[in-house]
Amino acid sequence: MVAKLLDGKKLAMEIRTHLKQRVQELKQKGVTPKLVVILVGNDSASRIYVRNKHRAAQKIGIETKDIELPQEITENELLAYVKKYNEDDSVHGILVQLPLPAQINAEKITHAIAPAKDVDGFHPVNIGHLFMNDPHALPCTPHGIMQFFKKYNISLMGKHAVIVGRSNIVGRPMAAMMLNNDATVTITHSKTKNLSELTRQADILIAAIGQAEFIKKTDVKPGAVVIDVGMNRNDKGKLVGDVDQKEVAEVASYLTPVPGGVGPMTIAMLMEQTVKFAERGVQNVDGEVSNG
Ligand SMILES: Nc1nc(=O)c2c([nH]1)NC[C@@H]1CN(c3ccc(C(=O)N[C@@H](CCC(=O)O)C(=O)O)cc3)C=[N+]21
Repeated sequence: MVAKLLDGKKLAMEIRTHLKQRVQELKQKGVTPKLVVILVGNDSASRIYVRNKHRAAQKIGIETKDIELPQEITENELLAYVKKYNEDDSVHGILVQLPLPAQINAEKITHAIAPAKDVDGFHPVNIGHLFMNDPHALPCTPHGIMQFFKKYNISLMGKHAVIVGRSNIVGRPMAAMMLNNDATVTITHSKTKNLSELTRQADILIAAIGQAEFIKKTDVKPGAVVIDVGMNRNDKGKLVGDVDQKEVAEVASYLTPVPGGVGPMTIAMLMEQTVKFAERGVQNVDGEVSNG
């Protein structure tokens, strides 16, 4: 079998085209969706994400404001920025780029963002709603992965989904979303025994480990759908995933490439959520009942 590649770049572009329409409708009602991105320090990889986000937003008509803060900033100073944009009614979404410098408690910052403006879906209130199958805001990377299943008619019902990685950003919310869509979900992690035995049972395998080319051909059931969430730089500075793409393409039915797979979808979902939050604001102004 040769895997069909799930093209995230193309799907993200399709989604952006739809979003452009929704933004135009909002603008006719006098509302421009606005996203504030806060970046602390000089991490060069982080800067690339910020630039990509900015570019995507511009194409759709979303207004973005980038706040660049020094590496040495204190927790209270950063909290003051979050508070300022929580209270600014022209701002619909706030994103604080992770990771943060060691002197700042990232959890404290995440908790300070108003849940209604939490475009990352990282706030415990939003995570709680997601786990109770009543999502208000969805973490962008797993939400982007769900779009592949929808687009390619990959049903999750009764399927065994195995997730490698238990981070708050990917593994855990991914598990909740797949469970909400009737999959049988196994979460594995660094302490899991006989990992390969479990991954080989997966109808759908999510690799979110953070180690270059960790998942090999022998870890994958023939015909499985394999999602590669990895973003690792190899010795040559090239971007590689958590899946040995060359090998695994020989056994999987579907595979997301790196780059051009999950990454662009993450950004598309960030844009989608910003627009959704802006639309909620308009509903409230109109006095309609908001169910979203
Ligand atoms: N609060 C917060 N929210 C995040 O969503 C968040 C974060 N912090 N910190 C860092 C990670 C990482 N992340 C990426 C998003 C898109 C690409 C992306 O677009 N990648 C492209 C191009 C990559 C390249 O070539 O450099 C691709 O995979 O094709 C990558 C990485 C969001 N993150």
